Formats: sequence, structure tokens, C-alpha cells
Amino acid sequence: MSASAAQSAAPTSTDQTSVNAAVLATSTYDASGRQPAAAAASAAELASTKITLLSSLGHFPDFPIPGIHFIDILPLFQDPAVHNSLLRALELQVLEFSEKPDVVVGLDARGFLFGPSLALRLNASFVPVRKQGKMPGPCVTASYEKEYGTDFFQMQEGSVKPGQKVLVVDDIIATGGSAAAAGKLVKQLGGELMGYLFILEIPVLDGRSKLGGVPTVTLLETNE
Ligand SMILES: O=P(O)(O)OC[C@H]1O[C@H](OP(=O)(O)OP(=O)(O)O)[C@H](O)[C@@H]1O
Ligand SMILES: Nc1ncnc2[nH]cnc12
Repeated sequence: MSASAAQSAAPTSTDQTSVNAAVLATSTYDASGRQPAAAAASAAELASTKITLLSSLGHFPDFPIPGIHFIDILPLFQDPAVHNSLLRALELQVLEFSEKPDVVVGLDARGFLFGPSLALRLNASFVPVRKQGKMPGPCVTASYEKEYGTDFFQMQEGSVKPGQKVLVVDDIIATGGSAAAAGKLVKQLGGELMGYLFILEIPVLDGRSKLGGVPTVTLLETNE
């Protein structure tokens, strides 16, 4: 299934497990159309990885301001085995897009925790989007609103070349404001925004609606 198809079907975590099974098995269905054991085993491994990842997340009510239920992804990086599973699972999720990225763009700051490692696995460049005032030289700037405040993002001019296929990655899509601003900057630099990839989605906040129909894939979801 292409990422755009996956998006229009608005898959749940469980649906995405089947999507991944389908992706893994695309070229390996047998004559009767049954899924071979190896692909089924990979799908089962991915499903079990998702359970491990979900159970590793931290939950903090009323942080950073009252009324926000903050989900902490930092524990995913404390155990090397969990960290490795996360990167493997993200690499598999990239197969849902119909093309391979030339550039992985990661968002300040939590997109920097896994964006470069994922880019290396994909043999793609890594380029940061940073909060305003952190990078030298000419930059393009976009303002945005997120779940708990307003901010400004920047990218260095020339960091993405016109026509390069760009995958924007971040830890969490909540309201979608941060991701939408990053996509706007990529397009301003002439990049072809091929998709968004997130570790975690909070579907109740409907962040996808801000992403203009760009193919969007998330590994995990929670409505807490
Ligand atoms: O979908 P949204 O409502 O825009 O929220 C999601 C963004 O909020 C968090 O970043 P934050 O700005 O808190 O920065 P940090 O990574 O530096 O903590 C998170 O890492 C996403 O980038
Ligand atoms: N609820 C949340 N938890 C963690 N990071 C976030 N970024 C935006 N909303 C968030």
C-alpha cells in the first residue's frame, strides 16, 4: 500500500501492523495469495516491537503547563535494544512511502534524537530544522503554533536542493503546527515534500489535518 493510500485510510496502530505485513510481503506472496511464514513472522515481530515501544513511553500530566498530558519519548533511547528496535521499525515504516528520500529533515529538538541515525540507514542526507536564532548564515523562517505555545522554525538556505525528495521526521505529531511549518520551509527551499514520519501520533488532536494531504505515517498512536 502506498503512503497516500495508508493516509486516506487513516490507519490505527493495529491497521498499520497489517499494512507493514503487506509491505514486507509484497514481493513474496505465494501462488495461492497466502502470506509466507517469513513475512508473517516479520509482521508479528513488528507488532511485538510496537507493544514494547508503547510500554516504554513516559506519561506526565500537567507538563509543561496545566492541562497538557505530556508523553515522554526519552526512555526509548535508554535501552540499546529498545533504541535499535525503534530504528528498525522506523526503517520499515519508510517502506510505506512510494519513493525513497534524498533528505531526512528532523525537527528541533527531539527529531534530532533519531533523524540522523535513520538518515544513515536510508543512505540519505540529514538536515535540521531549528528554533529561531540557533544557526548561522541566511535562513528561511516560519512561525507556528503547537499544543503548548507559539514558536519560530528556521532552515539554512541551500540545506535542501531544489527537487530533492524530503521526508520530515519528528517524535510526536500533536496539533501538527510544528510539522506543517517545517513542510512549508522545505517547500520554500525548493524541496519536494514526499512525506512525514512520526514515532507517535495523538489522533484526538487531528494534527494530520494541517499537513495538506502530504503522505503521513506514524509508528504508534495514543489518545491519552
Ligand atoms: O504537533 P505540535 O502541536 O506542533 O507539537 C509537536 C511538537 O512539540 C514538541 O516539540 P517542542 O516544541 O516541545 O520542542 P522540543 O522538541 O525542543 O521539546 C514535539 O517534539 C514536536 O516537535
Ligand atoms: N502532549 C505532548 N507530549 C509530548 N510532546 C508534545 N509535543 C506537543 N504535544 C506534546
